[in-house]
Amino acid sequence: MTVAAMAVDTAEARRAAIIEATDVSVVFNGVAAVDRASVAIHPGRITAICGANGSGKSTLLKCLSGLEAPTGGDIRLAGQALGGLSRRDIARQVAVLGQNPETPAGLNVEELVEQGRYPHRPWLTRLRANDRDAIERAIAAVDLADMRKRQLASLSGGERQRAWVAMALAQEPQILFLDEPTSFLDVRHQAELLTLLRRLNREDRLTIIAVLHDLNQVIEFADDVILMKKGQVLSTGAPADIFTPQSLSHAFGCKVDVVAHPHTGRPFCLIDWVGDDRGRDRVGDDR
Ligand SMILES: Nc1ncnc2c1ncn2[C@@H]1O[C@H](COP(=O)(O)OP(=O)(O)OP(=O)(O)O)[C@@H](O)[C@H]1O
Repeated sequence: MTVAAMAVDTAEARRAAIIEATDVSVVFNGVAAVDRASVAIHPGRITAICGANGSGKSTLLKCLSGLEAPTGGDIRLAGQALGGLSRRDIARQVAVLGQNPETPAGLNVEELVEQGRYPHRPWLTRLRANDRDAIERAIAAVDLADMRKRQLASLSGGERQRAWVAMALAQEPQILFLDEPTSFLDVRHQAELLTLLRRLNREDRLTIIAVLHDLNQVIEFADDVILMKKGQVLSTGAPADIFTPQSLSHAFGCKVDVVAHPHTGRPFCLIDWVGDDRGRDRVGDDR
């Protein structure tokens, strides 16, 4: 590709981005948790943020969603400087489901989901018809209608996670951020949650950005990946392009193989157990 063509592509990519971060840094006590990260989030796509513990994923997610002000760099939401927008303006476009949200005492499912309407309602006013519609759609989307009067504290981890997702959906965001949404869920509930999120993405064009640890989930779930190490963005692109044995071994500091999945043909990551060769012996062993 010529230099001129690359410049056009970059300009087009920037125009298309719903969030564009340029040279974003966050420094805590003199150490960069995020180090000059530049990423573009495209509307209607699912982006996964991956990397080792402490690589800066949550901090980058907080910056992109407006929860954390970066110490340097520029972030634009639909072309507007994120730092110049009020919290309410941001919340009309962006919902965030953080890591292990604290369960508010004494609320039932419906009352939690109602909280999602706050950016759209004047302070201390009653719910209007459009609020009620949004709440009903959100509860139905996560299939919690039967549990709407249940206290949050009485729900299982998976049910409670769905209630949080419903609260985020009641916000009617264009962009949904999730930080490790599948942690604490069993495999079935992980699959159900990711299937729900993908349906919302495909049917409603909800833009999703999620921190995920499971590389094979990322391959199945995400359109794009941001791979991080020590606060820096190592690479961005489609999982099949970004996830190579070299890039993953470098990012995580352990040996990662990428093979073709026997059923889907898509890439499948195999992690070598550190200091243990049983994993390798079993690969391809069909005794
Ligand atoms: N408020 C803070 N004050 C000081 N240091 C912080 C703060 N928040 C994060 N850090 C540090 O910044 C680095 C990146 O943290 P971050 O939580 O973004 O990583 P992560 O990739 O999400 O990690 P994990 O996978 O363990 O959740 C870590 O070294 C962390 O200790």
